[in-house]
Amino acid sequence: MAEMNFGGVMETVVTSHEFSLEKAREVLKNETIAVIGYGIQGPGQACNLRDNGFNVIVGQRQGKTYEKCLKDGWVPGKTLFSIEEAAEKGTIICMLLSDAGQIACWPKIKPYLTPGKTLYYSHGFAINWSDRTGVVPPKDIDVIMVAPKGSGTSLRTMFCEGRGLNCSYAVYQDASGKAEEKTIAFGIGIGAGYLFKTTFQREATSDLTGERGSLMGAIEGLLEAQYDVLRENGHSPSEAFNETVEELTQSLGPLFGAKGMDWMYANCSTTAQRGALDWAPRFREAIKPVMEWLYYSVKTGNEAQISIDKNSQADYREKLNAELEAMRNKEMWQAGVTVRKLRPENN
Ligand SMILES: NC(=O)c1ccc[n+]([C@@H]2O[C@H](COP(=O)([O-])OP(=O)(O)OC[C@H]3O[C@@H](n4cnc5c(N)ncnc54)[C@H](O)[C@@H]3O)[C@@H](O)[C@H]2O)c1
Ligand SMILES: CC(C)(O)[C@@H](O)C(=O)O
Ligand SMILES: [Mg+2]
Ligand SMILES: [Mg+2]
Repeated sequence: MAEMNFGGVMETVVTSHEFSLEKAREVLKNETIAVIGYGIQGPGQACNLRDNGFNVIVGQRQGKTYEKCLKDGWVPGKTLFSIEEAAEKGTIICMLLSDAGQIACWPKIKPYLTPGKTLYYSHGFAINWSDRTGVVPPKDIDVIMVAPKGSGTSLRTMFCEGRGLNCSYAVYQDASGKAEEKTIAFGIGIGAGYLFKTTFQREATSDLTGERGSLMGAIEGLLEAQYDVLRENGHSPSEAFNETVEELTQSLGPLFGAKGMDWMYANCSTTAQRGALDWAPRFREAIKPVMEWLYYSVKTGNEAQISIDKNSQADYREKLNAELEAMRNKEMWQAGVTVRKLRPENN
């Protein structure tokens, strides 16, 4: 554990300097890690753990995703099983089904959660909203979480590039007395950048806020609003897209990602700095009430319930895909397809 100063607030975090991969392997050497579900997080975590030398099996129902398991080198009967078989063989049962799928599959998994086993999550959802999900684990098992702060796709690509994705971690039940050590070992095993401590409640509420807010929902809304205003005022798609998205992802985003917001500002004109400094508080003021509304909707369980209701429907995937297709087909994002083609590295 390392004590670090985060903008004046001291926090305890874990990196592979304090907790090496060798130690993680030692802690989990007798465990069979059963990754249940092979959507987005499943492949990232399962492949990273396998490459790091852990004993991993996958549980996935038949269908398109099962084919992906085969392509990734999981072997039927050896390292690839049905959900029930994997839950039976595993000692750490990793619930990496979709959050709605976890509710549907809970009756299948629960009988295999025998004393001494560990139930692992990458989200606080199932446990924090147990009144809505019906997930109440037996008392004599460990219940732990490592929640990657990014897509499972990035977890894998960053691992392959020798980098790491930050993760939060939490222990909900410690029946073995060793749950925290196991959790940290798991986080190091999946290739965390650094690990920070949370609770299932705080992870669930911050995660749903972040993805509906600045990470996905708010950013999409902001970008589309600006693009629309530029187009309504006679600017071409090229100009509107470059001024809204391309410059952000290709030039300015990487600058503030690398050295902070003030560094990005310092590398723009004084004209830009003056105007952006004036407009930032106006945006903050306009957006803060929506953020407060969002946080309230998350905290009260409203957002979780919407997700449960919608994503438990038989055709949830088709419906989500139809909405993504509508997004893809908007002029703005189609303009992006052409802009990306024109990047010198792509043509
Ligand atoms: N997607 C991410 O990058 C990400 C990031 C951090 C945390 N998480 C969390 O990780 C967990 C897994 O998320 P995901 O996005 O990888 O899931 P996902 O939506 O990609 O689904 C994962 C798997 O669930 C299976 N599934 C869904 N419903 C099922 C059902 N009724 N019966 C059997 N299988 C079913 C699908 O076939 C798929 O293999 C969730 O708790 C999520 O909140 C995800
Ligand atoms: C990748 C995200 C948005 O951080 C995750 O929370 C998810 O639900 O996919
Ligand atoms: Mg999430
Ligand atoms: Mg998230």
